[in-house]
Amino acid sequence: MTLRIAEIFGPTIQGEGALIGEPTVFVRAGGCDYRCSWCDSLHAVDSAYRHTWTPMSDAEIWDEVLRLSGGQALTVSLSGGNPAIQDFAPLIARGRAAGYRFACETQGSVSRPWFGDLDTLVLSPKPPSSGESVDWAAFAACVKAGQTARQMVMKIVIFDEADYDWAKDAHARHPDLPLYLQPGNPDVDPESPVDPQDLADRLEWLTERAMTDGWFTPRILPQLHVLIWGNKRGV
Ligand SMILES: C[S@@+](CC[C@H](N)C(=O)[O-])C[C@H]1O[C@@H](n2cnc3c(N)ncnc32)[C@H](O)[C@@H]1O
Ligand SMILES: Nc1nc2[nH]cc(C(=O)O)c2c(=O)[nH]1
Ligand code: SF4
Ligand SMILES: [Mg+2]
Repeated sequence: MTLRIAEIFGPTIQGEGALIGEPTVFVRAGGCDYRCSWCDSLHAVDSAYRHTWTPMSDAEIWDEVLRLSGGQALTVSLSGGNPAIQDFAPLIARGRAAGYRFACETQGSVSRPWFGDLDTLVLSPKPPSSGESVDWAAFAACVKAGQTARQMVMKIVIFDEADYDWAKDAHARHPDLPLYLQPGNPDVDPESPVDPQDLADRLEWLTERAMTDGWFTPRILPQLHVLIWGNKRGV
């Protein structure tokens, strides 16, 4: 059995959400059941890039994680694309037996039994600006599957007022999930630089929006890796 892998990179720091700053090796799976208008990882989503994805066995992925981490147990983040459309159970079992921790980023459209074996499950339902719409029954199945994960959180990207209002509704549906908000990056072309002032302005807007609203539940964070490296891949 092989998995479609777009890239494996690191160690770097986790740039987003609950594990921000954590030394991490990323395993980015190829293929996604969504097409978010602002996706920053199209090279792992669009089938035009399919020829760049490598079929890899669990053992081959694991060897690469070992090589990149120098054999030091750290956190492996499964991202994509949507990693949940493939079976990562054997890789997680292998890595955990060696003392590594596993996180997974997924939109919550497809649930997997292995969600329960993770250290951190990040569910990132998509707001209106994405152009996608959430199947809340499928999302609830993901929450159920993740019940035995050590930690499970919700992370929502916010571009505008409609996304902000939507995030409140999403939180009300799953109030027990710790909530993280991050401003959207509108500029995702890997060839073009990001505008740091624009990103700062978006973070300021989101922070002030929540504070003046008296909504003190979410943690609000930038994409740290974008501030450091812009849209560069493999960091
Ligand atoms: C590329 S996705 C891959 C995992 C999964 N498909 C998902 O969306 O959760 C990883 C994270 O990046 C976020 N993301 C994608 N494009 C973004 C953008 N333009 N600005 C801010 N966050 C973005 C997603 O919302 C998700 O939380
Ligand atoms: N440093 C770093 N942090 C990240 N957090 C989430 C990422 C992702 O694309 O899933 C990501 C990424 O690609 N790089
Ligand atoms: S669900 Fe994630 S990987 Fe898929 S298109 Fe949306 S942001 Fe990109
Ligand atoms: Mg990313």
